[in-house]
Amino acid sequence: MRASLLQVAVNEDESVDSRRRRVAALVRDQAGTDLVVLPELWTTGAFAYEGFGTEAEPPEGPTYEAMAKAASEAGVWLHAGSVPERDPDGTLYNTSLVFSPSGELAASYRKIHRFGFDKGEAVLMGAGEELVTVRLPDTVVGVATCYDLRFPELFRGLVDAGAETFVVPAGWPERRRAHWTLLARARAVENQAFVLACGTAGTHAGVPQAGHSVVVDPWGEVLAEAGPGEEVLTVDFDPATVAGTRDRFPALKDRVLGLDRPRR
Ligand SMILES: NC(=O)CCC(=O)C(=O)O
Repeated sequence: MRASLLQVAVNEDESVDSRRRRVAALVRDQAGTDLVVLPELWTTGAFAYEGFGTEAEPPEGPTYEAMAKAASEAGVWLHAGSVPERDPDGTLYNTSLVFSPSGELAASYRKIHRFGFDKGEAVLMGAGEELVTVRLPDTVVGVATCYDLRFPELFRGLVDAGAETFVVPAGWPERRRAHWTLLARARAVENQAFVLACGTAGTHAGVPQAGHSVVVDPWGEVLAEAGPGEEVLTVDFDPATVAGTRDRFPALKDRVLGLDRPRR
């Protein structure tokens, strides 16, 4: 299976419309890839909080339309990263969109763990409540977003829902890059799954982004890692190895704690 992580540069000198057109062209250039991934909040920037309200889109807004069209034209599965969504009652969400190669919306995920503590996303946006997986021809994808990466229980829930490959779009700052790579590897190892973590390049709201998109295999080995700038990180991997890994080293079956398991 071939995946391309589009590590898009998000800077304030480019308009949202211009970046949307540029990203759609990048997606179209990935024809022949099985899965294309974009970063978190790439239209506005994950730390450009003032853009959340002004650039928020209805469920089927301009980014939805542009990405659905690009996925269809390229004939690729597209995790289109996330956009600030304004739902009919006016609540904002950090919403990821996954499109099929025919341009149909296959899944959407509202980020559960909002980043910012007492400001930004944690204050301006509502929290998602549902775990989301989406079945691709070669794997079941579990969807998470950026700060979600710090919550292993979310990934265990996705494993229990059948996930074999985690796709994690992000706007992760350079100053915490060490955590980014460590957490991506940890989620891969503990869940014996692939992790496709797509970061952002550039600087927005004064926050330099880490870039360093990374693909990790179920043993925690980094298969590919981008640099700091805008880059397309393409990697071939075999999702079928997840089942074999879990059979050969059945640690997940040894779980005794958790909401749905009896305590010994
Ligand atoms: N956009 C985010 O969720 C940022 C997360 C982050 O900076 C961190 O967990 O550290």
